[in-house]
Amino acid sequence: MSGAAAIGSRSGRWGTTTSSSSAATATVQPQVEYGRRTWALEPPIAVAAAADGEYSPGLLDLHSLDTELLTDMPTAGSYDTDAAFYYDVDRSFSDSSFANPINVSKSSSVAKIKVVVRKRPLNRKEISRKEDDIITVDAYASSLTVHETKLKVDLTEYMERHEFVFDAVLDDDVSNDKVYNETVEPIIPAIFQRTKATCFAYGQTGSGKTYTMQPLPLKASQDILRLMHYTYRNQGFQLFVSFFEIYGGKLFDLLNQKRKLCMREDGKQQVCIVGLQEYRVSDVQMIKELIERGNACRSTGTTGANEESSRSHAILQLVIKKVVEAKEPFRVVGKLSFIDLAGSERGADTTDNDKQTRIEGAEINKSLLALKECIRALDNDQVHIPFRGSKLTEVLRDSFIGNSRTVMISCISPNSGSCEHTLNTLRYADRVKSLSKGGTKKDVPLPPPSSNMRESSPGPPLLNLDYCNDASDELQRYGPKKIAKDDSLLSNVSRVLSGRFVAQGPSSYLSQINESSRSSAKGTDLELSEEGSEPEKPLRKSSRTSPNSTSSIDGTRKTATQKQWKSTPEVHANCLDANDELDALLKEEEDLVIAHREQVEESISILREDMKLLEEADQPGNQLDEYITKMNFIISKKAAGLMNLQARLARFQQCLSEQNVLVNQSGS
Ligand SMILES: Nc1ncnc2c1ncn2[C@@H]1O[C@H](COP(=O)(O)OP(=O)(O)OP(=O)(O)O)[C@@H](O)[C@H]1O
Repeated sequence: MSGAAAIGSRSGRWGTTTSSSSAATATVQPQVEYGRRTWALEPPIAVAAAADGEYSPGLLDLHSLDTELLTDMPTAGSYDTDAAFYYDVDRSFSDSSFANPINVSKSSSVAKIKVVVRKRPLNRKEISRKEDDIITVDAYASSLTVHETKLKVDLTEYMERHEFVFDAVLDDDVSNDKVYNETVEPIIPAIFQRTKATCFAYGQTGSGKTYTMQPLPLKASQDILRLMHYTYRNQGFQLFVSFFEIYGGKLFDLLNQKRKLCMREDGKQQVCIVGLQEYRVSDVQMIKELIERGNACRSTGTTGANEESSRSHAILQLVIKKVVEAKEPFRVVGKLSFIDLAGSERGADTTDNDKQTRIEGAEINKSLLALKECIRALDNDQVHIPFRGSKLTEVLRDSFIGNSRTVMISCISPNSGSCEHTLNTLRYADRVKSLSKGGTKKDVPLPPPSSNMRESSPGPPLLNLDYCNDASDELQRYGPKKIAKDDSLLSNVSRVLSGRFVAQGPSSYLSQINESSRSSAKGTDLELSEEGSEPEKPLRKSSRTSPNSTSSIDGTRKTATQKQWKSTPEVHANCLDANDELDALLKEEEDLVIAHREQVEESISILREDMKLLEEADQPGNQLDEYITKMNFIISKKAAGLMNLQARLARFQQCLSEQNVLVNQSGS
């Protein structure tokens, strides 16, 4: 949904406008009170549930999450061969789509991570603006090409082509049913086999995330209920639904008046969302109503609704549980989470002058980065999954451990005006895919272009870890210790300015500055070598700058943040508290602005010195060597000030690149 259209006016991310099948299940049924509202109950024939009309023990019940204790797995072999006969006579399962039973065995061959790209058609606005469709899809090859128009310095246009290959690429005429078949349907049977699956849509605002995600939960629950009814009949499975959002790092229950939730870990490090309400559901109509209710709640009380929506992640979970032994609570068998990620470009929008907006942007980017890190770890079968990188991944923790499946649907807009965002989205997806074993990364040069077509060059991936290394190098060059060094250089300079210049003569002033530079350089080198991140240099053996020379209050803080920002993204994601990171980022930004202001003031005062020196130079009898020395001194001071500022800027950019998945790439 683009622009400022109110969320309330649409059916929401998890809309209910899908198939006639939902409507077909809406029959006149007995009613029972669910909390504050009434739910229609399905005829008892639908599922084995006898106790509809209650809240589940929910996530407050730690045992309800304990999948490890659940050893008795259902067997797909119990498929009811008479099911086909029942379909048409069963009111709850009268949808014609039910006539195609799910292939249960197919699910075992489903890849752990599947990356699918969906292109939407040009919309009316784009057509009226005569925008080109710059994306060509080769569905058979599961590839697509982005034709990017660029300008040479002489303003002539040329085309750069970027080709990507994914697990599937869906063209703009592909239906939502096909999207479901390609993405979620294959993993449904696995949910009955202790699998935690996650499906999320990623892409810029207006690229079709809502349109794509809308039908999926309903279709999935329809298939789950069908499997419960036929394939796993009488095995005691129950389906539960919960729906919450993560906004600004906090959790809100969308099925309970947006009540604030908190996340806890139990003794087994299972994540529990305390207070989250889960509803036991037995027909698609109930799910539909719950989804509508959640969406309505999500839009309530928001201003600039679309922005709000874009800045929150909504998570709808379908959980299959069963009672293993009588009088025992339900235990989770499998889970399917649908995540509507906040619009990707919002995260990069850190130039907004509103601080809160920037915090949200940082949070979004952090979660996207953390999500990618978890997917990577997951696909590499790593023992340690860095789920603590963000609230989003923490919440999804149990989807990242054990038997899991992830489906990422990257939504892209076809118009030329969205080219940059589209490339960002594709690179993010490409990165996720290429991280997986046997990935199909292929943002590669195409054959030599004809006429004015230029061969594409692979741009930096959105989550280019090499970039982080570059940034780290940058930090080493202009890092905090160097700043501290420059501070000491400045203080030397000011000492010189405050009297010694006259008393000691030009050559000693110069040597002071040079000495100051040398000792500072040694200090920088030593500091870097201590952290093991810089190759050994001859200067390392030199005497170290006194700690006092860099131990200002500011310097201490900078040393701490240096460690923080120099962490690799994974370590960063693992070890640092989210709020601390944001605080540090904001503090870093404030420091940068202060330093910038000071630098401007300093420049003005240096300019005065420059002018005074020029005046002196015009005086008769002026000493040339004195003039040269003073001029050298002034230039050194200017350089020191600029280096100081540049170092701060480099560090801040490093912070941003770690917090922002896209910001540094989008400009490339
Ligand atoms: N594949 C498609 N076919 C036809 N129309 C589409 C398709 N994808 C998206 N649209 C239309 O494009 C518009 C924007 O889509 P949508 O609202 O799903 O974007 P979004 O990515 O969810 O945006 P936001 O992040 O702002 O919510 C809608 O009017 C939607 O109906």
